Amino acid sequence: MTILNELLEENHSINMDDIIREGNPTLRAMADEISLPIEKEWITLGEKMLEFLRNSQDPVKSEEMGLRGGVGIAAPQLDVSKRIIAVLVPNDDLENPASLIEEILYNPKIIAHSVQKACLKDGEGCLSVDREIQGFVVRYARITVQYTNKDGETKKIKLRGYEAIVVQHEIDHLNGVMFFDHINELEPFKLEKGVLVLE
Ligand SMILES: CNC(=O)c1cccc(C)c1Nc1nc(N2CCN(c3ccccc3Cl)CC2)nc(N2CSC[C@H]2C(=O)NC)n1
Ligand code: NI
Repeated sequence: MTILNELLEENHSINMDDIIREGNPTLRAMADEISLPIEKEWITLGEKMLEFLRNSQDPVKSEEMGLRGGVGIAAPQLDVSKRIIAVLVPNDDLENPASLIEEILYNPKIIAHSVQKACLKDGEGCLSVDREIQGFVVRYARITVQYTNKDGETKKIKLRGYEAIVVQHEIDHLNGVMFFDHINELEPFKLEKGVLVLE
C-alpha cells in the first residue's frame, strides 16, 4: 500500500504518524505542479488536509487523536511532493473584518508582495519540526496569491497579518524551505527597521 493510497483511504483521517519530520529529504525537495483538471485523488487529499487542520484545532479531537495544533499544512509534509497546501486560520483580530480563511490551494504562487516585511512576535512552529526554534521569521507583510481551487477556478487573493504569514510558511514547504532557514543565526531577534511584529 503506497503512502498516497493509505492517505486516500475512505476512513483514514490524517494524524501525526502521517507527517514526516525534518531530515526527511521530501521536505527539501521542489514539489511538482498539479496538472489540470485536478484529478480526484488531489481533491480528496486536499480535503483530508483541511480536515486534519480542523481536528487539530478541536480540543476534543486533537486530544483523542494526539494532534499538534496547526493552521496550515503542505502536501510534502505528508511525503507527497505535490504543490497543494491547506490553510484554516481563524482571524479573530478585531481591527480586520472577522475573515476566516479556510481554503485548499493548488499550485499557489505569490504574484505580488509588499516591500514591507512582518513576523510573528512569538516566532513560528512547524508540524514537521519537533523542537522549539526561537527567533523572528521575517516574511512579506502583504501578499497577493494566485492559485487554482478545488473547482478548477483560478483565484487571486490578497492577504495580510497572520494569514499572510501562514500561507508564506506553507508555500515555502512546496519549495523545500523550512521556517528556520529565515532566522538570523547570530541574532535571531534582530529586526530591520520597519518590520511589523505581529501579536
Ligand atoms: C516558536 N514559537 C511558536 O511556535 C509560537 C509560540 C506562541 C504563539 C505562536 C503564534 C507561535 N507560533 C506559531 N503558532 C502556531 N499556532 C498556534 C497554536 N495553534 C493552535 C493550537 C491549538 C488549537 C488551535 C490552534 Cl489555532 C495552531 C497554530 N502556528 C504557527 N505557524 C507558523 S506559520 C504556520 C503555523 C502552523 O500552523 N504551525 C504548525 N506558528
Ligand atoms: Ni511547517
